[in-house]
Amino acid sequence: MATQLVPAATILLSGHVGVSSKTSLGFVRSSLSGNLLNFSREKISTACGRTAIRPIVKCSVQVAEGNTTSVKRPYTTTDSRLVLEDGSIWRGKSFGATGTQVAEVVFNTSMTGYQEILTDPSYAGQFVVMTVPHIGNTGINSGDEESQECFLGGLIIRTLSPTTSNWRATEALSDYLEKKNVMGISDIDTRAITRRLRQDGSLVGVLTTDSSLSDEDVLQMARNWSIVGKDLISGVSCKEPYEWKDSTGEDWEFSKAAGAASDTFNVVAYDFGVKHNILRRLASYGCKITVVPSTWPASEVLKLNPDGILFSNGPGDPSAVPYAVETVRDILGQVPVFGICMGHQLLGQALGGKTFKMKFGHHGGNHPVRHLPTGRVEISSQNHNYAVDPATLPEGVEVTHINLNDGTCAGLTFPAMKVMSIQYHPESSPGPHDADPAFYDFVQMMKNNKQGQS
Ligand SMILES: NC(=O)CC[C@H](N)C(=O)O
Repeated sequence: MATQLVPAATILLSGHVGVSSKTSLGFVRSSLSGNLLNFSREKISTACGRTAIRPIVKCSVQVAEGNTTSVKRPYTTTDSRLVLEDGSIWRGKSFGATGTQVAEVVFNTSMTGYQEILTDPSYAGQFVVMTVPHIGNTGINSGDEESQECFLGGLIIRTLSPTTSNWRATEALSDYLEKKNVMGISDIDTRAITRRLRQDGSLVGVLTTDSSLSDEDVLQMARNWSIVGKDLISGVSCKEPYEWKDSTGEDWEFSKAAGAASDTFNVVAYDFGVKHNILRRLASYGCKITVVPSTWPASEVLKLNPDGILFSNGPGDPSAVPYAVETVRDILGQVPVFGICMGHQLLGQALGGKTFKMKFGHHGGNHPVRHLPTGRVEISSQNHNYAVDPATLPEGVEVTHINLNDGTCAGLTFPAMKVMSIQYHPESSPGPHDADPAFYDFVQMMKNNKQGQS
């Protein structure tokens, strides 16, 4: 091992700690400890003349004996490209997997929860631009996964945290993405991309680390691809039915679930790309859950004599999966049903309505939704690019919720058919848990239905 001098300014930038009067000049001598980065604190003068305490980063780099540098020559500051279908090219640094990937680019405004986003199967076919500029600092832990895989196309971020600092973390984000074969690109002007997407709408892009591909080749690849009309559900759904038992932990005990759990309800959950916390919340509300693949026939599901059926969230264009709409239609009216996100869009179609593609969709953790019957406003987590057009719904179907940012339909009910659905995510906890009572409402619908039958 040898000691290496590392420019302090570089360390400070990558450590996301601002400018320190002491260490912005000169070099920091790294130790031989083998730890990548160590923090300490010091007094600094801020731009406005005040004094503040900021952490500073000291860097220790392992360098093998006789090998003075591990940096590849010629030096490059970028080794990955994102090419959008509008012809713009964004150069940055690769992390996670390498290769070439095409997907639709969407932006997510959540301040936290990158791991839940990475493992939400509804992002299949999409690159997620995180608008929060610093990603990776809390690492990865096994408790926050929303599914076992990362189905999204890739992750586009401003800055990748060089350190992982969380007591639950077992792994660094870049190692995890490499293992999951998901590409990431950092050092991208995510604000500029977000503004472009807000103005022009979602765009298809290609992410590549392959320097043998010309910009023109990559651009053509982006222009030849579309997410519209593709069945992405079949790529993420389970292959065989299974029982789900796990429930949420004590951090969710504030909710009505504890009281509702006195009865047991048999629920069949259609897996269109189901997020695990949906299943955990249902289990906490006293449901015994059987998860079935997206293609499981309605007749087989009804043979299980369920008290209720869940139609889960899922990726892609809801109008591209007529087989799933058919299944939902075969079930309508027979048992209480609850649709979440893709499930809501499938229910809307099964009831006779149509879905449409939104300009750039809703992806974030603070979308206000109004429950029209009560006027109650929920702060919700959302992830969708399509919506149900209420004007196309038949009489009897009521819009129960609207998104207050743009007035789009965020929930439906059709009491005669025992249907309820919401376009957003009651299982998420982006801070508030305002939408959790939706599970309670589903349980009440099953309870009332059971009592009506007896
Ligand atoms: N989260 C979801 O279920 C998303 C539904 C659908 N893929 C959409 O983008 O609208």
